Amino acid sequence: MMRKGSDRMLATNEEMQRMDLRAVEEGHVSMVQLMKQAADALFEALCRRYGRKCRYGIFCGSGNNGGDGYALALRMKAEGIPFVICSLREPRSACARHYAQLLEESGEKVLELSRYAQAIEAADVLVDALFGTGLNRTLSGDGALLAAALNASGKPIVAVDIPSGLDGDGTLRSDTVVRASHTVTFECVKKGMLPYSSRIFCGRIECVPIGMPNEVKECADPTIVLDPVNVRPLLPRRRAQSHKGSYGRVLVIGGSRRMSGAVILCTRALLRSGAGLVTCLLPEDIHPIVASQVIEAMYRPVPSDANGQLTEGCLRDVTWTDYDLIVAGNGMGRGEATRSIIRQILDSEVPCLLDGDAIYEAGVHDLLAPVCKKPVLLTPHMRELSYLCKEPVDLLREHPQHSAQAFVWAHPYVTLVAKDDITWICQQERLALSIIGSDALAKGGSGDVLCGMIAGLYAQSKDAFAAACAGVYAHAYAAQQLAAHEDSMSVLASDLIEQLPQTYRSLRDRYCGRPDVL
Ligand SMILES: NC(=O)C1=CN([C@@H]2O[C@H](COP(=O)(O)OP(=O)(O)OC[C@H]3O[C@@H](n4cnc5c(N)ncnc54)[C@H](O)[C@@H]3O)[C@@H](O)[C@H]2O)[C@@H](O)CC1
Ligand SMILES: [K+]
Repeated sequence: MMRKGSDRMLATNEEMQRMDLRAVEEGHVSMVQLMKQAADALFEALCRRYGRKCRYGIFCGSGNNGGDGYALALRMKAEGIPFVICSLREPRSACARHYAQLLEESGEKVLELSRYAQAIEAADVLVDALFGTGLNRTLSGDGALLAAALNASGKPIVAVDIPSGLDGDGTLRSDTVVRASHTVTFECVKKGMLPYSSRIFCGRIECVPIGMPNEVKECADPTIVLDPVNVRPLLPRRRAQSHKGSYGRVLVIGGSRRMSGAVILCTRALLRSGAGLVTCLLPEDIHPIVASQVIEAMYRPVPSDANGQLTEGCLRDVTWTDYDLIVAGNGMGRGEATRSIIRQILDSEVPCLLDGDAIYEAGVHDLLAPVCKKPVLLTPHMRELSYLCKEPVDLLREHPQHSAQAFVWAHPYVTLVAKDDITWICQQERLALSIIGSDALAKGGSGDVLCGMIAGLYAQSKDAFAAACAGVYAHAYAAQQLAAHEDSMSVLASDLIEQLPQTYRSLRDRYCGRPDVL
């Protein structure tokens, strides 16, 4: 199956080159114009992230990646943004020569390689436009020397299209690779960036459209790369003629004396994500704490064991048909009672979402049968995925999508969300990827918020894949919105929940062809 059209996609070097060629040959756009569009998109991304006041150091190779650097310098000059530019060697490609010449005609001096140290010293942010998808051998000589000098500077590095030394297909691996803090990649995410051992060189990956005509966009990889445009239709619609029963009745089963916050975060995110009616079944000793924090939910406090955890018999009085979705695992604690509770939930006919300790028990004790009549959503991080797939975390992290896909083929009723700095959403025939994770999310509690968000969206749409994709994307989008205004280190899981009204609003209504933060 080929992916075509307007979505962001995963592409190989060859596919990118073919798109370029077709765009030009079929008369949609000239190569010079496409490079200008790429440089403009890069310019916008840099201004969003680093502003217009810092001094940029642009380092250009001889091919079209270098050409992007010269075209960027021209735009910066026109906008009055300070920069210094240095070339690895004379531009060789026609487009790179074109923009290098325009820059020279504008009176700008391009520093020769021998003055690279001066250029690095003079800049606040370094732009790596040395090699892109045309890299066809490992970095050596001057290229490797300059890459190492950029790395040694300790300054933020923005890689243009792909960090120099990485290969878009993931087959070549240079000894020296530019270690970027941020990679602005054009039109499609390059497949070679995704394995963990590669993306540590990319930093934050941002994929920007550069106006490649849809007619020529074609990739073999079926993965949907989530973006504001394809996520928007996945958000549930609210109807004028509706009531709380129209948007799903959800039962949250979780919490323990040690972890009362998890169930608070999950339940608040659930309500903020549109669920109509939410009931929490939780140990009675944490009931007052949780109820004081979430006044909109209903409660079923039940006796707990000596550790303040739920007991095996806690579901005795539950009438399953009262609910459209069961959410379980947040702050529940592990052990035999949890295992029995998860078994009972899986045996019921109600769709369920398992998170945290529920995934641990389901994975380690093989509670998920090959066949099941209802949808089950699982939201494991890499360690939890290793309990499900029985593979070591290090191995999984490199290509989690392969193991996640094998798991859903063996469990066709499962929608699996494999969480890391990039997150894969898998169903048997569908695969989506979110590349917009944020380090603001690397904090206890953010997974409980995600779980609540996906549950809230599912309660309304009853579409597990749509809910998982929209939830994952909106969660990271909220983090990015927060991190755009404050230090990402300080973002709390509960801040994400407060951000959700604005996040859903910008994803649903305000997006008019240009994202506000990405
Ligand atoms: N849609 C697209 O794909 C677009 C691509 N553009 C840019 O064009 C780039 C690809 O440009 P090119 O194909 O010219 O390739 P590059 O600019 O990546 O480099 C190619 C040049 O470097 C040489 N080279 C390759 N590996 C080397 C090594 N290890 N040591 C020394 N020299 C080496 C090649 O012989 C060639 O001369 C993309 O990454 C992107 O930045 C944009 O300008 C426009 C749109
Ligand atoms: K580069």
